[in-house]
Amino acid sequence: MLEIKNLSVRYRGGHENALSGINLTFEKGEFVCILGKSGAGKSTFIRCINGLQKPNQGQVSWNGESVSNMTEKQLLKIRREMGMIFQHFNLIPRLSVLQNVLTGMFGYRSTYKNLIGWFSPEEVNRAKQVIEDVGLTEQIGRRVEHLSGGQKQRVGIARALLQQPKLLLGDEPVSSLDPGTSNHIFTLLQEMHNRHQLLTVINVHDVDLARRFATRIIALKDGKIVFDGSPELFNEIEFDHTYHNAIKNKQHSYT
Ligand SMILES: Nc1ncnc2c1ncn2[C@@H]1O[C@H](COP(=O)(O)OP(=O)(O)OP(=O)(O)O)[C@@H](O)[C@H]1O
Repeated sequence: MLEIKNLSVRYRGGHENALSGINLTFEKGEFVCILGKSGAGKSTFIRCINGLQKPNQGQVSWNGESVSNMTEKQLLKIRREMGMIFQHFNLIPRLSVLQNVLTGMFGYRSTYKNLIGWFSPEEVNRAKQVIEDVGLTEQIGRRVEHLSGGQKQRVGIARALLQQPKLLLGDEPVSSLDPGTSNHIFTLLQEMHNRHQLLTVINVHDVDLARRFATRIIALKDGKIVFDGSPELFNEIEFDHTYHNAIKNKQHSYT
């Protein structure tokens, strides 16, 4: 359903490619964690999937449609199917939990309705349901600026779920959170992933989280794939190869 063919990105002024010749196919039901050192290309990869970044070469296809060649209008439509959660939550601090979650409906509504902030009772009820799903019913009327980091990320997840996405993307969604809270957020993501039968693709720095929750790990190094496989196979040798230069003469056939 998500196909990436020969994807390469070089930023203007960059001397190296941020991504080089990436070929991957993802299916519904996969919970994919992307690993790699800082600067390996993880964010660029996620941004290419939802069309925020145009590749220099190659393309991303979502259910047979080429995201990389879409106009802004087409992208707005296809992004309804792609929920996104962010490292710094991207919430509106002075608005309540409910109001922030309702912004997840914006891609489905007219600009006018969004401007006046009117939501139908059905939309509000659906928002209340996803807020309950992420365990925030008691906080529903609170301004998000008064919530903890973990609670804010739950709001981010609820907002993404309100879109009824088929693909859930995460760009370092737990990097600002402590280990215990990160674990809770990943448990929630896994629950939502299973309940809604999603394809989930998340960048993460914490290798242990990836090993515990992912059904598939992809490791990037210098914009290239250096590992693609099940978490059990991501052993110390793969770890060293991804994060250090300790392993020499290792043959890889992923690129
Ligand atoms: N807007 C930009 N303009 C120029 N170069 C960029 C831009 N964004 C990223 N890069 C470069 O592209 C490469 C990949 O960056 P990217 O942010 O995708 O890596 P990352 O693995 O997500 O890193 P991190 O874990 O630190 O977020 C890096 O060398 C980075 O400096």
